[in-house]
Amino acid sequence: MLVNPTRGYHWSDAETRALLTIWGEHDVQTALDGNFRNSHVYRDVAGRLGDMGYDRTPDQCRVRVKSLKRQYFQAKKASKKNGHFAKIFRFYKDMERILSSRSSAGLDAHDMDGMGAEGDETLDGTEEDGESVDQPHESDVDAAGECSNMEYPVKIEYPPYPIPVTVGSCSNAPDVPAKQSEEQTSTMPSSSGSRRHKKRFANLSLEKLMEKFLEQSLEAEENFYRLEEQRLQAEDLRRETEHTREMHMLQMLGQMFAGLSTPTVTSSTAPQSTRNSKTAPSVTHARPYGGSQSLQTSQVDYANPSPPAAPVIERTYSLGGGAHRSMDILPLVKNIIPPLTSKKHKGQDGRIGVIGGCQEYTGAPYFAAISALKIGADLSHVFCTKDAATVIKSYSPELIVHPVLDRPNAVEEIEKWLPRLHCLVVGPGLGREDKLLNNAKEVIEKSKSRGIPIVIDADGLWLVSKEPSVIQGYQRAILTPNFMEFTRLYEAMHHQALDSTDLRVTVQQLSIALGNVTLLLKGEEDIITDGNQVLTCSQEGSGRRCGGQGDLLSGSLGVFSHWAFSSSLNATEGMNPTLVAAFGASSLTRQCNNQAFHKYGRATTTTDMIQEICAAFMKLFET
Ligand SMILES: NC(=O)C1=CN([C@@H]2O[C@H](COP(=O)(O)OP(=O)(O)OC[C@H]3O[C@@H](n4cnc5c(N)ncnc54)[C@H](O)[C@@H]3O)[C@@H](O)[C@H]2O)[C@@H](O)CC1
Ligand SMILES: Nc1ncnc2c1ncn2[C@@H]1O[C@H](COP(=O)(O)OP(=O)(O)OP(=O)(O)O)[C@@H](O)[C@H]1O
Repeated sequence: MLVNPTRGYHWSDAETRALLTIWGEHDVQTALDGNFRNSHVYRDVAGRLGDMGYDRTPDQCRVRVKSLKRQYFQAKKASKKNGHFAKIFRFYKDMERILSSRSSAGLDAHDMDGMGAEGDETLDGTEEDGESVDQPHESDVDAAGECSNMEYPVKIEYPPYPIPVTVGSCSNAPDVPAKQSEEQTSTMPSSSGSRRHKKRFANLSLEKLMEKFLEQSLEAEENFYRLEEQRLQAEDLRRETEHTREMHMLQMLGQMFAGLSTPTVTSSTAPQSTRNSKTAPSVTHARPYGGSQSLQTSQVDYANPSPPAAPVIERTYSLGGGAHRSMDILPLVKNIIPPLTSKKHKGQDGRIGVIGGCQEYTGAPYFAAISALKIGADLSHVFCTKDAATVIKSYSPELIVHPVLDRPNAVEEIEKWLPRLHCLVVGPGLGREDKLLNNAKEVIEKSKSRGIPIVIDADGLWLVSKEPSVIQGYQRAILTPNFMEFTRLYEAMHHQALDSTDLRVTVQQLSIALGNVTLLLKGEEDIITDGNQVLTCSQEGSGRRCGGQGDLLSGSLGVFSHWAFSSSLNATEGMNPTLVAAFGASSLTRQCNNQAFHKYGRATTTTDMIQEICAAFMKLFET
């Protein structure tokens, strides 16, 4: 169940306990120890928290753990003085258990020694150097006062002078009247002054003091998390801006190269201009690349398809033929493939959901979901109708099958799983019943609001051709039409018959009309575009076209998409992750087809191709 659908700065006790349970696990502690960079570990922690229904970013987890460690050490230090402070930090025992077993395991003996190895956050806040047990400085213990969440009023040895309180910072202290506090902030108390203040404190009841102290502690902690949240948001914005800037640079570079070589679009636009004189093509206008594209789609005249507004930066990659520029992009696909290490837990390399499977079609969702697993996803879910579920389960015990798609509360049922999914594949074997299409549509909307990458295939494309707005402008979507599906989509968007003279151009036009959604048109050569760049994949396949090959493609694309979106900009060398993912899935599917055909010839089926996934994957990406 989704306990915390919004990411607020406030952590509930239950959420904090869940975090501590995960963070305290041996594999997490081992992974944190000795790792200079730990962002991947906190990604994992956030993922596991997601599995428990709590939606938190890795950064939020890291900051929370850091704060808990600080509070723990403050409480521990104070308890040495009066023996009671352990009681005022609610999570003391949990922390004590984790940190003591950590030090007894010798994981961080050096950290326990002192502050020298303290793992402070770096300036950009995204990484923390090798995790340490953050023991606070002496002064922190007294002044920072982060021992929040006091449960019991206990006797506290206050310093002989009031501690200044700064609202909005992380520091806390027993409450004193504001004016008095101001006075004291500037000067250290003289001995006579301290006597006077002692007397004043003596007049206040201990409970009252404790109450005030608690209130201020909580307020300061909330302020701290509010500020931290703002910092993280600013950081996200900075990264996005940086990404857009890099994309613009690439676009400019592309234009420079296009100016040097013959633009591929020019030749293809000629027949179009004779067909429709109103839309005489021009390939000279620059078009910015990136997130703002979706805003521009409202200006697109779908009835009169305009030519691509930017010159096509075409990169043709073919392993089979003589062109070896494929070597340019295969490394990018290799870059996004996560390494298999013993530090990982189940789920990290991909939790994929397939929406599809009805009475008629049980094979398609099975092919998609099992392909996702065999490519390297850890968990593969199928959300199908009740009568399809038993059949699909009987094909494979490895799939997690939910018989919910035709329930009245189908959307609610599927939405519960969305926080745990890395990518959604919508359409294989979905059928065209209105009720099911409507449910799929609502699930797409929910997934979009969560930023989940979505692959749309088969009947999912039927839905898009009826209601393009369902996916328009969502640039984490990839549509994988075959020729028929492409024609339907094109005609729905442009309200005129498809001219297939130059498919590269028409695919690009459709992508632009859809708000730069990435398209992968399957065929003799697969054409992949996000409206800005066009890739073609002509990896050698075979002449065998049995049903289900497209499902292998969409299932594997689900996994590649997750990997591509979780990779750094460096890994994809600034290329749109959807393009890298689509190229990976396309080459793999064709390679499977080729290998299976060598063994079975005309008798090749999709099941034979799925058997080839392991060898094809190794051949393409692991050599
Ligand atoms: N074993 C299974 O359960 C399978 C189920 N499938 C499902 O079947 C449903 C309908 O899929 P369809 O693909 O039949 O969709 P459509 O009902 O839209 O049919 C498309 C038609 O176009 C034809 N076609 C394909 N490429 C063409 C080309 N280049 N030129 C001319 N004609 C072309 C095909 O022969 C097919 O008859 C989907 O839900 C799909 O997922 C398919 O995935 C195949 C396997
Ligand atoms: N003429 C061709 N030559 C080589 N490979 C092809 C050819 N046509 C399609 N393919 C490859 O076959 C795979 C599936 O494409 P296909 O057109 O069969 O999809 P589909 O019709 O949607 O499949 P499905 O039967 O699953 O619905 C793609 O990877 C594509 O690259």
